[in-house]
Amino acid sequence: MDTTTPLLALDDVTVSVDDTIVCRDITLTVNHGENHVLIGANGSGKSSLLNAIMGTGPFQVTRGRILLNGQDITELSVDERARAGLGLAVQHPPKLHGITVSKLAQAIHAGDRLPRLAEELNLSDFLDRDVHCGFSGGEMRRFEMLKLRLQQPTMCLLDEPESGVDMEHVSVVGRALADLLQTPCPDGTARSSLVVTHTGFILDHLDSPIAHLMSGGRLTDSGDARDMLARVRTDGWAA
Ligand SMILES: Nc1ncnc2c1ncn2[C@@H]1O[C@H](COP(=O)(O)OP(=O)(O)OP(=O)(O)O)[C@@H](O)[C@H]1O
Repeated sequence: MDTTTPLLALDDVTVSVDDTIVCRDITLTVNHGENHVLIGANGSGKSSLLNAIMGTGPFQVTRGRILLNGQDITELSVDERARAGLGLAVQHPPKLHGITVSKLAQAIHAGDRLPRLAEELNLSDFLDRDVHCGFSGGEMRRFEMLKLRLQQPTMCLLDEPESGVDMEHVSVVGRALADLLQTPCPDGTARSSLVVTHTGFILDHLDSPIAHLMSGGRLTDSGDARDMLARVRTDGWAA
C-alpha cells in the first residue's frame, strides 16, 4: 500500500440537497494515521459533508471528487464505499426493526469479537435488541461506536460521537475509538479519522488532532484542534 497517497482527499467538493447547496468548494486531505475534526456552528454543513463522503442520505456531490486511497469513490454506493474502507458513526441513526445487534454483527463478519467489544461499550445486554429501537441517545452513540469497532474501517467518520453521552461513557467511547485507531489495518497501514465535535471531549482520545472550521458550508480555517477550540470558546465562531 502506497501511504504517500492521501487516505481521503476531497477535491473541490460541493454538496447539494435537491437544489440547495449545503457545502461548497471543500478541499481537504487526510493522510494515513491522521486525525481531523470538523467544528462549526449549527447548520454550517458538518453532517452533510460526512454523509456526502459516506454516500448516505439525500446529499449529492454536485461538483468535485472524493478519493479514497487515490480511487475516485464519488459515484460508488454506500456498500462499495464501506468495502473500500470507509465507515460512518451517524448522528441520527435509523431504527432497524427486526435486525438485532447480534444479527447485524454477523452481517458485518464480526466473528467472535462481538461479546468483548459489546462489553467494552457496556452494551452486553443489547445483543438481542433490535438496532436503535428504544435506545437512548447515549446508547445510540455507543452502538454506533460498537458498529465501527466491528466494521474496522480504515477511514473512520464520526458525527458527534460524544453528543448526549454521559461523562463516564464519553471516556468509554473515546477509549474505544482510540483502540480502533491504534490498531493497524491488516496491510499494516494506519487508520485515520474525521470527527464532528461540538464539545471537543473526544480530542482527549485523538493523537495530534487537526481541526477544520466550517462556516456557511465552507471550510474557513484549519489548524491545531486544541488551539482552535480554545480560541472559539473565548472569541466565538468569528475568531
Ligand atoms: N435533507 C435536507 N433537506 C434540506 N436541507 C437540509 C437537509 N439536510 C441538511 N440540510 C440543511 O443543510 C444545512 C447544513 O446542515 P448540517 O446538518 O450539515 O449542519 P451541521 O453543521 O451538522 O449542524 P449541527 O451542528 O446542528 O448538527 C442546514 O441549513 C440544514 O438545514
